[in-house]
Amino acid sequence: MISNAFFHPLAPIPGNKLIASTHLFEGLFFLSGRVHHFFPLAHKLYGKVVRVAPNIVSVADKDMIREILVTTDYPKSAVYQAFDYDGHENLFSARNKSLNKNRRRLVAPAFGLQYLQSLEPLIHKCISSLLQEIDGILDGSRTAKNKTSKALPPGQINIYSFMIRLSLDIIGETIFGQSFEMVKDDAHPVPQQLEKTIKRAMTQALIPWMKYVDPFDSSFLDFGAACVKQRKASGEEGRRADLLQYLIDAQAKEREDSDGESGDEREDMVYGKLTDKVIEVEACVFLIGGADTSSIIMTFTLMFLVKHPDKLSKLRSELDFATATNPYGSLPTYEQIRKLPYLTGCINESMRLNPTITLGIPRDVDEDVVINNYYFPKGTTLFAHPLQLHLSEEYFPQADKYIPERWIPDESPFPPVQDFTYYPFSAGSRNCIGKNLAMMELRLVLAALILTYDMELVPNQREDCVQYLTPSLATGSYIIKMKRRHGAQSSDHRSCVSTY
Ligand code: HEM
Repeated sequence: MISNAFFHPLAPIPGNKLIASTHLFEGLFFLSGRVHHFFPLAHKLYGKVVRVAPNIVSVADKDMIREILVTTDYPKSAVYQAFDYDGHENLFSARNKSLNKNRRRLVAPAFGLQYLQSLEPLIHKCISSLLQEIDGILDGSRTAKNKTSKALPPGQINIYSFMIRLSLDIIGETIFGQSFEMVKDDAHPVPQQLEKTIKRAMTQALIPWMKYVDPFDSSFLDFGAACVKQRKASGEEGRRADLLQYLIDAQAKEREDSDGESGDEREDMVYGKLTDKVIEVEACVFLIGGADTSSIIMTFTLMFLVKHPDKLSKLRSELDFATATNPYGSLPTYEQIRKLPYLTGCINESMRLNPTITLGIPRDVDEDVVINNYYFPKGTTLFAHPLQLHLSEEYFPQADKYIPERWIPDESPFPPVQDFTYYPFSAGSRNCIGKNLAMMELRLVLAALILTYDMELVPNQREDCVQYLTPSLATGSYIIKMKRRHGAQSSDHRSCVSTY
């Protein structure tokens, strides 16, 4: 410990010598689920570059973050190994840059705006089901399914529980071609397996020998495998416009062009071939990447809006205007709301104040380097910490305030937001591949809820988060008072503009 604290090549970097001399504190902070409190405190005390463990440095400097994530684009840290499935690197976990590049090249078109359009009816279907459930609870014809929701007074809805269940259903529909029916029943086993898988991976990322205590459990992957098998077996009749179909079609094309697999699984993976295993694993990775992230951002945005009724009412006016010609009771189409500036501003501002990346984004230094006069030997892990930029007065005046107008040049009281100060979806070659799908989901869900219900704050609720991979509300609950808007018809009569 003394050697780590005083004689290590990273010893000159500011930080608490005791904390920096061992992995113990970092491990404890992570396992407590409260590590997101530790990093801001460390930066407040020691500045923009802080050593937090023997070989780990947290970086909150704008130019250095750009260098780490975008310019040099350092490889993902070895901690991502914990997210390999069954020994397979995947889109999210790959440290091997060429594997990731090949894999992204194959799946990227599935996240392009054109293909995403075909997913809109599937998202609408899930939203309709959500509105039906909320209506049912509000009019007393349905009982709340989640246990924290059951004891609520009339007119109050646990919106966090609904957002978690809705985003699982949306991922189920858009990736696997089947909703988990979590909004309706809250009973499917896969979401629980998913939670277990993420917790196991996070523990093993910190304590690698835990893999011997809590070995790989394939139940989560078995679901993906069954979906692929079932879809292939159902042939032309089973075709659906979803991401699984996209991957299966891409595989068929690859095989047709006689550019298919060699038969050697490892070799096929390195060259980015779409084997069945790859399809199964990547579909499950999308579930990990897309469920908890979208649900917490939707919840945070609604939380900000009910706390700022003036902003909520401004957003509603924008949405009412954009959808004024819709048939009575129909859901907004993506085309109608995609470019609405205030809706985008409300979401951006929510992800600025409460992004999912509060743990930092870890990258490994693969050769000795000097960045901004700091020397980092090969093997250093740099945690890029964009949250510190998001909350900095230097880049975001009145940084602690929810001001969606700052994202609209004509309305902003501040200078334009600078490039490389805002990273809700990370940046560089490993940015979020699901960004377009996420933004589509966020816009469609928030617009539907705001157009359909009056919402009001229920004061004095706990809002603290625990964070393993992504943040979640510690109580599993956020309650909002909701009432059907005057004139908005019941969802039983609701029809979608697009058909499904
Ligand atoms: C609001 C919702 C979302 C947010 C805030 C978000 C944020 C992020 C961030 C910050 C990263 C970088 C993580 C890192 O480097 O450790 C990332 C990566 C990733 N995201 Fe998302 N994400 C969202 C939704 C989605 C969706 C809907 C999907 C897929 C269906 C998805 C799939 C992925 C994948 C596969 C990666 C890894 C990409 C790579 O390393 O090449 N995400 N996301």
